[in-house]
Amino acid sequence: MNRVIKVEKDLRGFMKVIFNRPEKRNAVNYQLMDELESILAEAARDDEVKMLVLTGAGTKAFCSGGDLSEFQDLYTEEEAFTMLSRMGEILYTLAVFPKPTLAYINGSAIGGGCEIATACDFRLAKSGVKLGFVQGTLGITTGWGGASILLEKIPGQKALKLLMDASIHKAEEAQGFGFVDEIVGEEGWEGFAEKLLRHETGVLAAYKKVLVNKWQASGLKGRMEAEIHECAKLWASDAHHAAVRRFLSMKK
Ligand SMILES: CC[C@H](C(=O)O)C(=O)SCCNC(=O)CCNC(=O)[C@H](O)C(C)(C)COP(=O)(O)OP(=O)(O)OC[C@H]1O[C@@H](n2cnc3c(N)ncnc32)[C@H](O)[C@@H]1OP(=O)(O)O
Repeated sequence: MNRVIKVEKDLRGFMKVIFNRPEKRNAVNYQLMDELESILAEAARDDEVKMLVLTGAGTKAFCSGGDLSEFQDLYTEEEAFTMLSRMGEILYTLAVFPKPTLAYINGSAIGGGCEIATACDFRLAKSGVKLGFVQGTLGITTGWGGASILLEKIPGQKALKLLMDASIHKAEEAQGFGFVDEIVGEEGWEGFAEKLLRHETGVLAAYKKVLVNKWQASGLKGRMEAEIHECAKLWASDAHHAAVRRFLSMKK
């Protein structure tokens, strides 16, 4: 089976993790979850990797969130929770990854795609790309724990606005919310990365540990699990199933 994530190790110390389903705007399916989980485990153990850079294949999308065609068959709260909690575990692993992580948002980051970007330590975006926690338009909420992480990273008022209005913003606007750290060109993220990569892994890892310790003390994982349960309840609603049907019928 073809892999859906490409991995590129660079001698400068970063590992690029490239979601490689451009024909589906790099949507997350079960295979991508499995591959991302094992990549994170291997990269954490690899002393040659000082930083992860997550990005999308192609020029159109970083990640368009959950694969609506693959997940449309999930109907009940229990069925939804099984998938949502699986990706929620992986999102937490990404958030607490023991070395710096950077999302280079090369294209649209929609729904769970924004949750994945949120779980990274830094978010650099190409000018004009579209970002949006659109889950509300589908009758659900963030399903992988991304709202709990977002509330750790930007002011609560800004986070609630992004989540509750569920609209799509350009990268420049998202920067105003504090969600995007820098607007960069094609490889502009490398300059940002190189400022960190010049330091020892031990320094970078020690600072990340300070942040992870804070999240462990404040029960971030438990808050993500509660968030996922809320999404699973909404997943079973008629409003959600109708919204997914509308999306999939538009594409026929
Ligand atoms: C599972 C829950 C999860 C969470 O919140 O935790 C979620 O993420 S819910 C899902 C949220 N995501 C969406 O609603 C995004 C839906 N997609 C779009 O809005 C657009 O496709 C966009 C903005 C990402 C890109 O628009 P663009 O015009 O560039 O492309 P197309 O819309 O023409 O799409 C091309 C092609 O990709 C397929 N596609 C795109 N997104 C998804 C997706 N999330 N799941 C499955 N398939 C997706 C789309 O159907 C087209 O396929 P084609 O066969 O060519 O018709």
